[in-house]
Amino acid sequence: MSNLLLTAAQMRALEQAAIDSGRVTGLELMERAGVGAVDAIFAEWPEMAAAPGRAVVLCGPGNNGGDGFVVARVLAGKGWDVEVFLYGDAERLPPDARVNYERWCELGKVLPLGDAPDAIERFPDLTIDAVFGSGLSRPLEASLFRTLSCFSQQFVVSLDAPSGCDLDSGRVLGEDGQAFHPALVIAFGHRKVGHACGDLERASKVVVVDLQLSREIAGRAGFFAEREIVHAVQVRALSPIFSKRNDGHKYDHGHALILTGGMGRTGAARLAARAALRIGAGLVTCAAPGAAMMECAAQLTAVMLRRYDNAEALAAMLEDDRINALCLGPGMGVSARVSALLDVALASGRQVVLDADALTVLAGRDDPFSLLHSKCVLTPHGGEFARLFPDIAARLKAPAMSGPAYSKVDATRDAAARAGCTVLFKGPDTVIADPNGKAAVNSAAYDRAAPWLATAGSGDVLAGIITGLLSRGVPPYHAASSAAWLHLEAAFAFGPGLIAEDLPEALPAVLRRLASDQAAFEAVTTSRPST
Ligand SMILES: NC(=O)C1=CN([C@@H]2O[C@H](COP(=O)(O)OP(=O)(O)OC[C@H]3O[C@@H](n4cnc5c(N)ncnc54)[C@H](OP(=O)(O)O)[C@@H]3O)[C@@H](O)[C@H]2O)[C@@H](O)CC1
Ligand SMILES: [K+]
Repeated sequence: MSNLLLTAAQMRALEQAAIDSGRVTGLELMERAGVGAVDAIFAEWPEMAAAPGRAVVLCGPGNNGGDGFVVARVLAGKGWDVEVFLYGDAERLPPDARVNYERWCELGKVLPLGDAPDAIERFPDLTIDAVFGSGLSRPLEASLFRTLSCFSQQFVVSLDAPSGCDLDSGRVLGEDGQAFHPALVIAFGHRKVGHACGDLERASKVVVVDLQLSREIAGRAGFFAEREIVHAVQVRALSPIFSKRNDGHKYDHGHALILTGGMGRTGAARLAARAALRIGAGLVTCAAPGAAMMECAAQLTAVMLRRYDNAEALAAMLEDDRINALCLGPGMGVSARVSALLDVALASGRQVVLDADALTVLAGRDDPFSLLHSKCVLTPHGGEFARLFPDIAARLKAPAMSGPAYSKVDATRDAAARAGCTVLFKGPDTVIADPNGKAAVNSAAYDRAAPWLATAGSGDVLAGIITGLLSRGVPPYHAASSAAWLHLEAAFAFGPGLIAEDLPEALPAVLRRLASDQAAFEAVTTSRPST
């Protein structure tokens, strides 16, 4: 499956290019969408394929409604008893939807959507939401939402979008955000950005129906500029950056320096250090204030330990140019001392991960971004993001009244451009962006939901993985996005009951699996006959 996440406009551009190629018509694409949707429903619930039942199809005034008419016809052809309702005026349907409306009218009736709640008394086995897809432009009318809410039963399927939800942002339009809550969303062509971020509790699963647009559009790979594209993060195979060369020396794999807080506050940095080591940094050193040295010494083995008491001591330590990545923030506290350390770290020009308290210190400055540079990575959660970028956060938080709505991807891109460095905005939908507009989402939703990852110290481990990858020479944006993916995979590898200490220890299993995927990939590509 492609890991592109498109906006509605990009999807329309792809569809239009396919149509302009002359190899497919809009009507054929609609047929592929409707037929593919029924296949996807039967794949999800095979018992429905075996025993036709009753279906209600709720159609809207645009092409999403057109897809609904196709689904109605295909289901009826398979022996289903189908009732169809339309929101709006059939005379004003766009041409392809109108054709499918008329095709359906040869098989059955179309009643006004306001009558749909009566159909519930006939106990439908399946409800199709084809009211709005990528063309949603404003909030749902209250009466429409009331009608749709009558259908909140188990087997509700939304075509392309849960109606009421904006596909560019995943946000529900309106003051009080009301949208459909389906069991299954069937995305047409590609996942959209809104399938991976925003209000992710809307649905329990998203599947993609391939509209086979690539068959129609030659050279589609370069269709969009890199900075316009959003990717779903996916580390597919063990890249050379995660494995170590046989002939390598430990310094070839970098030296990460993690600063700890004072006595009783060193755990967060130690977690980050352990993660940096597990992801393959050649050397990892925790630097601790004198009072915290004993505490750290009692806990650390493979991670080395050095003392620093102030910014001058850190500057002296950084005269060793083998130290190539720093992590500041976890457990450090918020103080003038930490602010001075931040200045030294940033002035050193090293790769720097700023997390937790370091972000709060930064946000307290008159000009938080003046010292940042392209080798920095900021890893804010929602609260830290709002302190650092209050206007951007306010825009994201304000109710979305029209589509396409401002998304978490837009917000993270704006933040990265302002900060001049990579920003990883945490959440169940973690977004990573660089100052040039590159963006990716690591979505912990649907089949990748890992609620047990929300545990104390989990963020410190993420900061450590990023620092470790930076020290290995992975560029900041890729380090941050790969780390987000690896962090979530480590949580899956361990499973429920996870505490933050388990995350670094779960990384080797993730790396082993990537290595075996790589071996399988190489076996396939080397055995494939050349054409
Ligand atoms: N293009 C293709 O080839 C293919 C497209 N496909 C399908 O098409 C879908 C996109 O179709 P679409 O662009 O017609 O948009 P859609 O979501 O049906 O609705 C637009 C209509 O709703 C109206 N409207 C909006 N918000 C409203 C509100 N709150 N309350 C009331 N009305 C509101 C809006 O009115 P307007 O904003 O113009 O006033 C307009 O009339 C896409 O998701 C996929 O399912 C597939 O078949 C594959 C091939
Ligand atoms: K829909």
